[in-house]
Formats: sequence, structure tokens, C-alpha cells
Amino acid sequence: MTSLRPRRSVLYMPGSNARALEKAKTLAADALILDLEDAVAPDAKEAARDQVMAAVKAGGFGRREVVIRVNGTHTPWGKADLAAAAAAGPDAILIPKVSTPGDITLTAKAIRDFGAPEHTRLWAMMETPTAILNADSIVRTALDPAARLSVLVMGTNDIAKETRARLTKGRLSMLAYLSICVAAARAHGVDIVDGVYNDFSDEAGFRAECEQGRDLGMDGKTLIHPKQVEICNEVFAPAEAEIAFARRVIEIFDLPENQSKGALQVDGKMVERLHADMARRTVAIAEAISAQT
Ligand SMILES: CC(C)(COP(=O)(O)OP(=O)(O)OC[C@H]1O[C@@H](n2cnc3c(N)ncnc32)[C@H](O)[C@@H]1OP(=O)(O)O)[C@@H](O)C(=O)NCCC(=O)NCCSC(=O)C[C@H](O)C(=O)O
Ligand SMILES: [Mg+2]
Repeated sequence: MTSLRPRRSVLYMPGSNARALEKAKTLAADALILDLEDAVAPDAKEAARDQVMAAVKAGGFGRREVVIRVNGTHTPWGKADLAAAAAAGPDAILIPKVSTPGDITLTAKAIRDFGAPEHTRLWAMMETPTAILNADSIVRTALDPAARLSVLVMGTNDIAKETRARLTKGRLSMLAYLSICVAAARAHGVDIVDGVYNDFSDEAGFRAECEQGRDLGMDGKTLIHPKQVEICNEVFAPAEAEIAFARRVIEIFDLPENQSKGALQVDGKMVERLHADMARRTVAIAEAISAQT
């Protein structure tokens, strides 16, 4: 069972951008990714690391989940990033360019050795062809609590780079990669958030891509600009009509006269007990969203 923590909107910001780190405290994003990897130029890496760790230690991010994206361990900065992130104790550390289950288990061991607190989880970027081919074995590591894996993050820009697929409207080229990762996430009980939409001035295109991600089964979407937060929160929250229908399905299955029935009709539609399970999740996530606002 995946978590009921709302992760509709997950906003990246460059760890080198002090203004963005401060502004994030005022935004309605469910989670923030303070990035040390691709959004930070090589000569700014060390200063960004110091700035991000100071910001995480100082706090002030309220209900927002705080995640640090480190550089890969094969880079000159990766090991020091991990040590510093473990000591800062964010909600999660995001590992870029995961390719094998060992990338999760070895990182989990490293942050434990660096003294990371128990609450610090691992999030994994799914953004290499090898990660897609190994999705089941990578995400299966979540079955061992010591691996700390709790969320997959799609990296569609890197997938496009590595596969030479084009990021077109409708994302035909990405659908297989996205769906394989949704299946892996659901099979092993972790959350999954969709990749970014680079054209942050195109509201209609962004909304359509949010809806597509939601319909594919994503829990939310990663974002690059504050103006994407509101639309994303709206699309990934159950709509009023959906919540009302879910409550009705639950109510009808709970009636004493329906206890031995497997299929019923609600508003002219066939519903089975599996729909009652889905309805309970819809209501629970809607309540979790209301509770945080
Ligand atoms: C894309 C940007 C560089 C645009 O920045 P800017 O030109 O400053 O935008 P605005 O002038 O419109 O900004 C308005 C105000 O909002 C603040 N701001 C902007 N972006 C963010 C943000 N992401 N988080 C928080 N605050 C933000 C500005 O500071 C302005 O504030 P104020 O002056 O007080 O009004 C910029 O948006 C940006 O850097 N975005 C994030 C880029 C990033 O992190 N990229 C890496 C992640 S994407 C990725 O790697 C995905 C994955 O790995 C893959 O492979 O797909
Ligand atoms: Mg990437």
C-alpha cells in the first residue's frame, strides 16, 4: 500500500539560488527538491552544498517535505554531498541516475554510516535506460525497510537524452517508460512522481501533461517554476464530484443489505468491491489534502 502523504506538487530549485530557497517557504508545493545536481554548475557545487545544508538545518519549510538531490557517487562531489545531506537530516535524499538495486542499498548503507536520522528516506531518479530495464529489481529493494526507498521520481529529460526519444506533446515516446515505472512502484508499495514540463509558460500544455500523468497513475509531478504549483495541486487532488461519488460507493457497500453482494449499481454504473477500495483511497487522500491546508 502506497502512503497517504500528498505528493501532488514536487518543486525543484537550484541549491545555488538563495532567493528560490527562501521563496519556497511561501509556496503551496507539497515537497521541495533542493538540487545539487543538474541545476548547479560545477564551479558552484561546493557553495550550493553549504547553502542547502544551512537551509535544511535552519528549517522553516513548514508542512512541505524537504528533499536534497545529491550528485552521483561517481562524481567529484557525490560522496561529500551524501555525508553532508545525511548530517542535515532532510525528509529524503534523492539519488540521481539510479541504474541498479545496489545504487539504493549502497546509498542506504552509506547514509546510515554517515549518521542519517531514521526519518530520512531515499527517493530514486528513474532516468536511465538501465533503470527502466531494471525497474522491478530496483524498486523491490523497498521491501527491506533498511533500504529506506519511498518514492520514484521520473527524469524525463535524461530519459530523452539517453534514449534519443523526443519530448513531444502527448509524450508518446515516454509512455512505456512512465508506465513501467508506475507498475514497479505499485508492485512494491512506493509513491511515484512524474517528470518536469520544461515550457513553464505554456499553462494549457502543462495542465494536459499533469492530467496525463494523473491518468497514468502518478501521485504527482515534479515542477521547475512556482507558477506550476497551483495547477498541479488542482489536477492531482480528487475533484469534488469524484469525492462525492466515492462516498456514495462506500456508503452503498456498507449497507447491511449489501454485505453479501459483490456488484451493485451506483448512478447507473456498475461498481464492485474493488471500486469500494478505490473509493476509500480517494476519500482518504482528499482528507489528507484537506488536513494540510
Ligand atoms: C527556469 C528558471 C531558471 C527561471 O528562473 P527565473 O528567470 O528567475 O524565473 P522568474 O523570474 O519567473 O521567477 C519568479 C520568482 O520565482 C522564483 N523562482 C523561480 N523558480 C523557482 C523555483 N524553482 N523554486 C523557487 N522559486 C523559484 C524566482 O526566484 C523569482 O522570485 P522573486 O524574485 O522573489 O519573485 C527557474 O525557475 C529555475 O531555476 N527552475 C528550477 C530549475 C531546476 O531546478 N532544474 C533542475 C531540475 S529539472 C531536472 O533535472 C529533471 C530530471 O533530472 C530530468 O532528467 O528530467
Ligand atoms: Mg535528470
